[in-house]
Amino acid sequence: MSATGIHLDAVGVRLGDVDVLRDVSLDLDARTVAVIGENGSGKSTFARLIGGLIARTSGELSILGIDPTRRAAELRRRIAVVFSNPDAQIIMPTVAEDVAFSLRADRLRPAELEERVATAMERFGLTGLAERPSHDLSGGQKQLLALCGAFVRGPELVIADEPTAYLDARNARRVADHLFEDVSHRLVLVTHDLGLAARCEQAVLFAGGRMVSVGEPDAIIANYEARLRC
Ligand SMILES: Nc1ncnc2c1ncn2[C@@H]1O[C@H](COP(=O)(O)OP(=O)(O)OP(=O)(O)O)[C@@H](O)[C@H]1O
Repeated sequence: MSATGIHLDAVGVRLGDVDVLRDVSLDLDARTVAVIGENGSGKSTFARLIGGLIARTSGELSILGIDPTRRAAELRRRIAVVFSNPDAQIIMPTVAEDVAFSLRADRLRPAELEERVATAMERFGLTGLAERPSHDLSGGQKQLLALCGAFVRGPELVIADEPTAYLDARNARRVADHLFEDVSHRLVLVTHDLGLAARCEQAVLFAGGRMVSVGEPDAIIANYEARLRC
């Protein structure tokens, strides 16, 4: 298995008494990958699985050459996972403190920490909100804060589950451009926005907890749209 991509071999995930993912075999080696499918098809579960947040029940799995169940701490250092519910990811009382919290493991000098935080906040349009209580932000502002906290660490792989769900058109464009134009990271993007999916280099379609097709986004999107018409 390659040490750079995402590889699954006959992976299953059972949560409670439900087989949420079944027999998923996949090789995702493109820099940007879209994950699409109907509500309840297993996309978020797949995102949580490759983000090391839930364990597989069966099969083999490798993310950037790492088995998440064996080297979870290393995986957490190298990847960032961003969800559509930003509340779960906001921890510190103010915006600036929350962004800085993401860098706690790096033990930076105060001046460097301040600069990294300021640069990241500027990139996500949060500069004017630095001292605001994080939990008083709007849904969209919280989403930007969660993204900022994810990116400030410089992850090798970003797993983003509907990252533009709460954003207005301008911020959605800003975030999408950031996800696609910053080539320093790989991206796995779970999305119902087929326009965003089309911007990826590879796409994977889930249905009923199974991976049904993987390949060029245009072909995978056409397959999905044909299924939706049935
Ligand atoms: N903890 C759990 N226990 C039992 N079933 C679960 C659990 N988490 C998810 N499921 C079920 O697994 C299925 C897939 O859920 P998942 O959230 O992965 O879908 P999704 O494709 O991301 O959906 P959506 O587009 O609506 O966000 C759903 O039927 C869901 O009810």
